[in-house]
Amino acid sequence: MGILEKISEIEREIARTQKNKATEYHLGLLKAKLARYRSQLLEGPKSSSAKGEGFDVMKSGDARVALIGFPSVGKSTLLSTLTSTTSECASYEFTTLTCIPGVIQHNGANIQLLDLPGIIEGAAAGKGRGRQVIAVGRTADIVVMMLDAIKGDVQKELLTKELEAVGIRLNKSKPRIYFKQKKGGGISFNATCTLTKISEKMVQLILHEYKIFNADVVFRGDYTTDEFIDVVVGNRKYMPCLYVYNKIDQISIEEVDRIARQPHCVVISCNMLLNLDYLKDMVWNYLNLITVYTKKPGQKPDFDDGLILRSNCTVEHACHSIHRTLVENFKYAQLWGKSAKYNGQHVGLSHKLCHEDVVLIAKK
Ligand SMILES: Nc1nc2c(ncn2[C@@H]2O[C@H](COP(=O)(O)OP(=O)(O)OP(=O)(O)O)[C@@H](O)[C@H]2O)c(=O)[nH]1
Ligand SMILES: [K+]
Ligand SMILES: [Mg+2]
Repeated sequence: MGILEKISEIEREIARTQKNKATEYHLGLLKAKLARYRSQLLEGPKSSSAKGEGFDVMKSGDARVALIGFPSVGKSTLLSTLTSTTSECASYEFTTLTCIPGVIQHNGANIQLLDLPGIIEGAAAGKGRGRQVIAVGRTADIVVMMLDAIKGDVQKELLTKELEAVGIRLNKSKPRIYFKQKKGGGISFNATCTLTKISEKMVQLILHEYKIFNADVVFRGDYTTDEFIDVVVGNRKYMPCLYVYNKIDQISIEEVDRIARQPHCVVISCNMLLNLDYLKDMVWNYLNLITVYTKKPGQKPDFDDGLILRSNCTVEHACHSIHRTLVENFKYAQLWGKSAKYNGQHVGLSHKLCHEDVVLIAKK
């Protein structure tokens, strides 16, 4: 039996197994098996399908956004609208067959937007160009999952499942579970809080399924079996995702309102140019970007050409992005803006910067 068949057999068994106390361990074990086969499938021989022609696009700019969605939801229309690149748009499915990069200019940043072929159910298992699309998706800083507003929420659920199947976790953070394999000593298990979703026995069962008999495990939160499996398997990719519902010109205002209230959702219409500025702002926020302006002594800040940095970055990061040797000659920095206690505050390299701060770097 091939891995794909094994996977679908386990999926069927999970689907028909009732969820209750008696089946808890059986289900946990099935999930661990499923995760193991899936990672085997992904690690399998990197055939021609893993990397496709036209999918190796150079990273450029300050950040990268991947457009992922079913065929004909309007991905290419969005790229052609937000950037100066034209990607063919048409009413038939699979118009786009490769990866088409464009650049969104926003708040002084160059954000690379990748238009990709539509993906379909079964993409994770190799249907269509799914594997290539997902491989490119992994290289992005955020995913924009484009959805057809006319089709309701089904597309979102199906696509999330496809991405989950290849280890991509959307809008989730890495579970705070310490896990370290050892040479001997058995399995030591601890938790810093009460666990309601998993037991020590389940943890052991899962580890045995992975042939791990010696390890330290510490739960620092009330996590589920699936989350523990993620930690054991490793190589999960945790990515921010914006769900963008396009074609709202085709649905009622009540439906638009309902969708817009859901978390991480943005409603747009490419054809009617509705809400596209808000979309760009949301992309900027999800990318965690900030602009920091520089200033020379006795001069006005340079508001035309800001530094594009990540939130939580320090003065040291800012120095690096100005010049690679600047840190060696750094004496102190002077600050204006939100992160300064008072205007013109003197700070060191470890000071954390905020969006729209102005910084003057004094050299030795
Ligand atoms: N009503 C409406 N139609 C739209 C909108 N945006 C795009 N479309 C139409 O949707 C169809 C598909 O658009 P594309 O941009 O080719 O979609 P795609 O997601 O790139 O499709 P594939 O490359 O085939 O996966 C075209 O006929 C567009 O004109 C919109 O905001 N409203
Ligand atoms: K299309
Ligand atoms: Mg397209």
